[in-house]
Amino acid sequence: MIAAPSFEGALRTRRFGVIAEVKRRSPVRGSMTDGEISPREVALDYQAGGAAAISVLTDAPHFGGSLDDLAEVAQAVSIPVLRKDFLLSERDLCDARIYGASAALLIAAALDRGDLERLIRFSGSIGIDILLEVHDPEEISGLDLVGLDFHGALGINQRDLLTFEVDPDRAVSFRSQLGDAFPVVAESGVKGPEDARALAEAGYDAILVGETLMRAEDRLGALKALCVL
Ligand SMILES: O=P(O)(O)OC[C@@H](O)[C@@H](O)c1c[nH]c2ccccc12
Repeated sequence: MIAAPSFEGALRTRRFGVIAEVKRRSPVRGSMTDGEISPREVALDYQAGGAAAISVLTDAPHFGGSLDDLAEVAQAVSIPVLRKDFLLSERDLCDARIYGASAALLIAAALDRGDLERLIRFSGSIGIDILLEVHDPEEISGLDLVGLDFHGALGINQRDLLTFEVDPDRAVSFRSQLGDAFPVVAESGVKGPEDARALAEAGYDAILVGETLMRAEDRLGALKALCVL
């Protein structure tokens, strides 16, 4: 298999990065675009616009994505690609790697502690980084990431995955609880440069942005405007 570019490395080498998301639709917000999109073309715009990495939703039922979307994007770009989905098993992580992802999402609240620890250890053995997502940092309190040989980043999702509500101040207020051992990513609800600047100032290494970029008429320009540092 071709070596994938490092997701954690890409976030560590920049002062502030944008992880731009290929998102066809979402359960509450519906379709992001009028017609069908070409994941490859969207991804090439993201790369040209200076994205640190690209996130691809592969969940079909809620987001209309697929592993084929992931492969198409991973083959088209040279920056790291994240598989964004509700991943629960070793098999899911292997598929991410096989289809070209450098990193895969694990949602702390969706896994019990034993499963989470096992999947983190497994990710190291197949050389895929993890974006470990929390809604509240409490969800990972006491988790020994260094002991698990964790590679990747910690993400705080400002959207509550049960109610779908976005709390736009959540990432800023929880920043200090995420520590400084790993890159930290603020996810969801970033609407423009002002939000990006507030998150950069709060000490985030990156933001993960879907809807704002997908709906922008000029995706490349919208992305450049978010690269605030
Ligand atoms: O479109 P937004 O508001 O910029 O959000 C992107 C991303 O954070 C969101 O798609 C997301 C964050 N965590 C998730 C977990 C599953 C599915 C989707 C997500």
